[in-house]
Amino acid sequence: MTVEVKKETLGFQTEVKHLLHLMIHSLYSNKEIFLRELISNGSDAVDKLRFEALSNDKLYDGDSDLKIRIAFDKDQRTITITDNGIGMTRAEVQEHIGTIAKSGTKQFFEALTGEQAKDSELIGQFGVGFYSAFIVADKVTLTTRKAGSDKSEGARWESAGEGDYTLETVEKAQRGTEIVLHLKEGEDEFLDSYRIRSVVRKFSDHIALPIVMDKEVMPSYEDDSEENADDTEKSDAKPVAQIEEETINSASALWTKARQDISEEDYASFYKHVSHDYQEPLTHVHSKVEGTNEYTLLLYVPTRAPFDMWDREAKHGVKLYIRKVFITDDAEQLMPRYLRFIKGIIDTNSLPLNVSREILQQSKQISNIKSGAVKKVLGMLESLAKNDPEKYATFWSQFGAVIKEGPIEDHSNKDRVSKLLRFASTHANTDKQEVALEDYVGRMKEGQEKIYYVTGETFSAAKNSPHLEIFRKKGIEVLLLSDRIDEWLVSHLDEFDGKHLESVAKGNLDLGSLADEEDQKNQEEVNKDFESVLKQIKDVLGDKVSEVKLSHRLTESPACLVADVYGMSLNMERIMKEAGQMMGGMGMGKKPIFEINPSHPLVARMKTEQDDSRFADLTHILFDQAILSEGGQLDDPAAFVHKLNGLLQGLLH
Ligand SMILES: Nc1ncnc2c1ncn2[C@@H]1O[C@H](COP(=O)(O)OP(=O)(O)OP(=O)(O)O)[C@@H](O)[C@H]1O
Repeated sequence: MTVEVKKETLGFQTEVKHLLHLMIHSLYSNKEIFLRELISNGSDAVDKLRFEALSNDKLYDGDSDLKIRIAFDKDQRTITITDNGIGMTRAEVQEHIGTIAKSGTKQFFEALTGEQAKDSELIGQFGVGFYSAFIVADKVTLTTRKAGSDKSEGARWESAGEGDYTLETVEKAQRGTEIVLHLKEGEDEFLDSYRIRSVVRKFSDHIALPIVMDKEVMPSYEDDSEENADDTEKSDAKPVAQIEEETINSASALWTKARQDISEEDYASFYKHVSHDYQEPLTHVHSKVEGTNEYTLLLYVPTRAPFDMWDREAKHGVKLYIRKVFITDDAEQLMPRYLRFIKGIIDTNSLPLNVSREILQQSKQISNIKSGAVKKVLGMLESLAKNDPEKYATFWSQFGAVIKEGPIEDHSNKDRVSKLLRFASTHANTDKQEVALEDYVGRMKEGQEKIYYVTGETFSAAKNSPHLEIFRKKGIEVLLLSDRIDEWLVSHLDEFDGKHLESVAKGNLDLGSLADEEDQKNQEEVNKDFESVLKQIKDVLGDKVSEVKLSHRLTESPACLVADVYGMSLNMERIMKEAGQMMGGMGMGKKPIFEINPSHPLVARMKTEQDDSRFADLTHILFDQAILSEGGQLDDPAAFVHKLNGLLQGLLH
């Protein structure tokens, strides 16, 4: 292997330049966070080393006293943050520091508005990481060496945070990473031991790793004078200050303390440390479980959804510790996907420290811990919903669409998750998702046996669906579903509290005892009346539809399309089609049923229409309208416009 010694100058990825610029300008009032970010990175690096060393303790190379050191130099105007963690190779430096390889980056840049206040919030949500050094520094020098590599294989990265950085191979005696911040003009407040200590305490007090600073201590006079009682020469000499290392944080793992000894601030600052989030958490659960499986968990719900929530590659937010030693943050099996936004730690005593990743994957204990942890999280969400509906609404607006994956993914907790769901409905008729299924059931009409819903591509498509007409007329509440996941959700959630969930746009509408007897009698007569019209319409539409029927659900619109009761809803077909899972047209599902409203004047007019071609035009127009009013797209919009205009022109004569 050739070691690249030459110093090279490399350009930042465009996104990095952009991020740096934004950060320097928008985080100015919060500049002390650079310390938290760099300490968090150092602590992660130490965690990684500790884990690797479990199977290869040579990596410690005689130094297992893991810590982060902070020092400052008033003359040079520098702050130095050093860790003896895992370190990086030259290639890793180039990969991690100089590019943003994070998931969610694209979404982040798309979300930026150019408005400072909003963007600074977004930056916080995205996570500022290493680059936050440039909030206070106009030059940053990072020197690092990977644990286990040779002294000659250190790498030095240096940049002024503008367009480029340099990278060279250097000698480095100790493994780990040293970051020197050359402070900008006017940032001298950080060249102060008291200031640094107070920031560290504020942000990083309860991380399990010691953060040390040097302290000057005066030698004690008494000891001196006794020992050197006869030595008159020495007793006159001025005492020389000695340097002692002092740990400036509590360095106790927060989760091991009793709940009553932990303040809300402590919880919040620990959250920011584990999650690398910038905002306060929404809520948390801290619990110690005893028994055959012993573990402690401290889990949080963030206030805002991360940018990578929909990214399959996204990092998992729950870190696994075994007896306070970090093992992995890649333990997919610790939280199900529908709770992937949960951040925090689970620390167990029930597994051996030298457990391998493969064993973890199959471990029964881990799956028991997971199911216990999921119950705790559900409990936390239940009590949030009960005790703080406003916060729960915030939670739902951020994570509701993910929670809706719950009943699909997690059968054993289906009932509990179902109670956490919130929907929009015709009750408030707004797009706010705030109706719990329990609320819906509580408002059900006498004689109502089912929970009705309609799905649509957008909220307004759902809200304005013609299928709702009879329900609005009778004052029956219908859930308005327009999130992508809703179609899958309702296909897995067929009942709640013993009540069947039923689409208002599928199959034969059965209103049960809600239907008026008189209506039913009338319908039979009307049916006879329209028999030949129905047949004629079917002839015109051919195999575009499976059947033409008189509608019981329309009161205002002339016609609508209804999916087969066992088939996919038309909205679902559209979603599948977009996702490329269907070959052309409505190929996969059954053809829809075309329902017409006999009390609509246009439909009534068809009964007397003598001109076959006008009848056909009218039929096609009603059919296309029905597609449009569902939010669908016409195969041949020009033909629709042409036919419609033909009829409209009739009005001119
Ligand atoms: N002190 C360090 N020791 C070893 N590796 C480090 C250190 N600091 C940063 N890194 C590496 O650089 C990467 C990028 O760091 P950065 O702080 O920008 O983002 P991050 O920590 O991954 O994400 P976040 O925004 O959540 O902090 C880290 O993931 C890590 O691999």
